[in-house]
Amino acid sequence: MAEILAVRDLALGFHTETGQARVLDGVNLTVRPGEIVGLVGESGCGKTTLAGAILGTLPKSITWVSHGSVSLAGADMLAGNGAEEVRGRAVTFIPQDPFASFNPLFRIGTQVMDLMRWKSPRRRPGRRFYSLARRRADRDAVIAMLEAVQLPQPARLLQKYPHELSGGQRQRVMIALALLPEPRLVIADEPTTALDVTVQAQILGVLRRLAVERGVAVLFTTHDLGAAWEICDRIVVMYAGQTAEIAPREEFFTAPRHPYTRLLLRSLPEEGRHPVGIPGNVPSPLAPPPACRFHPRCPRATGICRSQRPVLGGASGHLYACHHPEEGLLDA
Ligand SMILES: Nc1ncnc2c1ncn2[C@@H]1O[C@H](COP(=O)(O)OP(=O)(O)OP(=O)(O)O)[C@@H](O)[C@H]1O
Repeated sequence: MAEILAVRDLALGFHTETGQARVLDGVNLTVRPGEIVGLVGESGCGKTTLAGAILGTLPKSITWVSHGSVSLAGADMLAGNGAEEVRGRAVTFIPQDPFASFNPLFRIGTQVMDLMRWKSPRRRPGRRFYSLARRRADRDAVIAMLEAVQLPQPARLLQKYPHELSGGQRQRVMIALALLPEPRLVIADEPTTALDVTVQAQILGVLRRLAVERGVAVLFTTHDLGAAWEICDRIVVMYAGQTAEIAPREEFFTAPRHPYTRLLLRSLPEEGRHPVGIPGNVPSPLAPPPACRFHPRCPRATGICRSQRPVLGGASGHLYACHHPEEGLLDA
């Protein structure tokens, strides 16, 4: 099926007081309808910046795009033509901390209906008037969606204030809010890290089921490879602003090819094995290493890794950018 999101060779950065931060350096990824793609990598690898580029929320005054494209539902999100229409309707966002997204002074219902006024799929472009008929239809859709995310007694829940909901309930409301505009793509930024493990698994399960049922694509950024295992179809690994590897879920966990992916997986705590940390740190985008940005930390690096950027290649949907890819099963 044709992809709904395509990021091609995207390179961008920020003007800072201390120089040019070259944050994304040739990022590639695609997401198809109904597919859940995980975006993983250590802190500082550029996941949030990439999400901002797709959502069109990077600070315009300091952002520069060197090359590449972001195409979402046919709109060029970098050029701005059609991007406004797409933002908030064709693409929505589930934040890490749902509490910060609610105004504590208003009931959940007031805030949800306020969102529906502008983002409802029943809204006609240019119409400011919120008719009673549309309000009723939107409220019915809200109740049905709260039921779909398995929140009991949704009408009563709408009467509550944000502090009267548990963390898990608030995150379920956020999933409902993200799906109500009937988007094509949802970007979920570590949506369950603030929750305990059992609640996390239930909420990821709800997100996955609804996305698949409704054909909504999900780009899921996370540090938590366990969560990626729970819900993703494919996983994209980023390192220092470069796409290191793209693999179907099973292959990602059993036979990754990029040395960085292997080190990431070996750094996970696992029964019967000591986790091995990755030596060194993610480089500053103010002075990134040339060619393959991972080479200073890579156990397999040779001269070519320092002088020539590896291209993303491979077969059958398993791609990696490495001059010396690993062979065989992980820990075999
Ligand atoms: N507005 C900005 N100005 C300058 N540098 C920035 C700006 N935003 C991000 N960066 C830098 O870009 C790099 C990538 O940051 P980003 O937040 O995208 O990474 P991340 O992978 O999402 O990290 P985390 O997992 O911690 O959220 C970091 O080195 C960060 O300091």
